[in-house]
Parts: sequence; C-alpha cells; structure tokens
Amino acid sequence: SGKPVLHYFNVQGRMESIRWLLAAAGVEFEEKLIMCQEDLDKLKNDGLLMFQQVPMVEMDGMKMVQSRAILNYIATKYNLYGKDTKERLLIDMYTEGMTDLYELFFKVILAPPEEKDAAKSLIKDRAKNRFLPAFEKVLKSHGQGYLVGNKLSKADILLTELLYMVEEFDASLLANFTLLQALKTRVSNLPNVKKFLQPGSQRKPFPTQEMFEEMRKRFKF
Ligand SMILES: N[C@@H](CCC(=O)N[C@@H](CS(=O)(=O)O)C(=O)NCC(=O)O)C(=O)O
Repeated sequence: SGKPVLHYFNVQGRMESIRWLLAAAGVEFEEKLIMCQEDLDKLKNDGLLMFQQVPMVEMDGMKMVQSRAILNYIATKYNLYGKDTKERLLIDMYTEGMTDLYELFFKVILAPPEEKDAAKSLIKDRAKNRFLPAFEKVLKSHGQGYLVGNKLSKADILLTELLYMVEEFDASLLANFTLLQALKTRVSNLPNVKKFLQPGSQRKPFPTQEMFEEMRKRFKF
C-alpha cells in the first residue's frame, strides 16, 4: 500500500509523537499493534528490530527504529524541521525540553505508591515554573503563531501533543499560559490535526496506571 507501517503497542508510549507528526503532515499510516509477548518475539526473531526494541516504522523501504531518529526523518521529509541549521537547532532544543517534561508523566506511573504524590508535585512544579513558561516566553518574544520561523514545525506539533497531556493531567496548569493555549487551538484546528483529534482516529488514550499494569502482565520487560 506504500503507507508507513507503525509497529508498537496499543498505547501512546514512544510512538505517539510519531503518530502526531505523520498525522499533522497529512500522511496516512497503518499500525501493526503488538498485543502480546509472542507478537514482539516474532518481530525480534524475524530480525526486524535493530536493537530488539520498538517503535519500528516501515517507511520508504526502510525498517526505522529509535523514535527520535524516526521523528527527525519525518520532519525533514515533510518540511517540518526549519529552513536552516539554526532553526533546526531551536526546534531540537524545544522538543528535547518537551521530552524532559513528557517523561515526568511516565515517572508518576512507574513510581511506587509512596512516591506517587512527590512525582505528581514534581510535574506540577516543572510544568508551571520551568517548561511551560519557557515556551510561552518564546512565543511572546517574537509574537508569531508558531515557535520557529513563523511556520508550523515538529516543535509546534509535539508541543500541542504535550499540552493535551498536561491538560489531561491538570487543566489548571495551562491557566496562565495564554499564548500556549492559543498555539494549542491553532494547531488543533489545522485540518489534518483536527481529523487526528476526532474520536476513532489512530490517536491512543492517555496513559493510566491500569494500562501500565496490563502491559506489565502481558510483556516481559
Ligand atoms: N531509545 C529507544 C527506546 C526504545 C525502547 O526502549 N523500547 C521498549 C518499549 S517502550 O519502552 O517504548 O515501551 C522495547 O522495545 N522494549 C522491548 C525489549 O527491551 O525487549 C526509542 O526511543 O525508540
């Protein structure tokens, strides 16, 4: 069919940003959902996973692994990666910062019960006092609708994905960030993204403790 094929679990995890970027680029993709250890073992035994890990994306005749490498390939191919090295640097700085906040959400889920509250307060603090202010300041500094080069890029798409995650976690965290709220609305209203945000799309549900426990039961890693 020529469409990219995404191999991953039926969760957001490390594949969700790739789903967002392909969707925002208007690229239709298929998914081979890994539902049990046998599915994963088959991929491994067939030698399709360079590091015995997923995400793996079959695209343009390649079996791509490493989520950030895949994101950067897609961003380059669909002109979502700035116009020069400086813009690409900014896009990478911002998306790496987003990853730092994004990963705190998984720390909450992985935290033992007695450390959950501390992990949740850390997210609130880092979101409100470190990461969201930084992105708000970028938008304020140039007054443009997108983070880099006055044009949609990987940074805006992944920030929008992150803002949905933050909102789901605690909507009050976005209260003081009016430019970020405007960016989230702007990107969400782009036709390709709007479609991806509709129920029934290939977007996966937000991670929950139950989903994590279910994964831990099904997979040995
Ligand atoms: N740096 C890699 C990490 C990939 C990775 O750790 N994948 C895990 C699954 S998950 O952490 O993304 O949920 C895996 O395949 N584990 C299987 C195994 O290690 O056997 C990436 O970004 O793609």
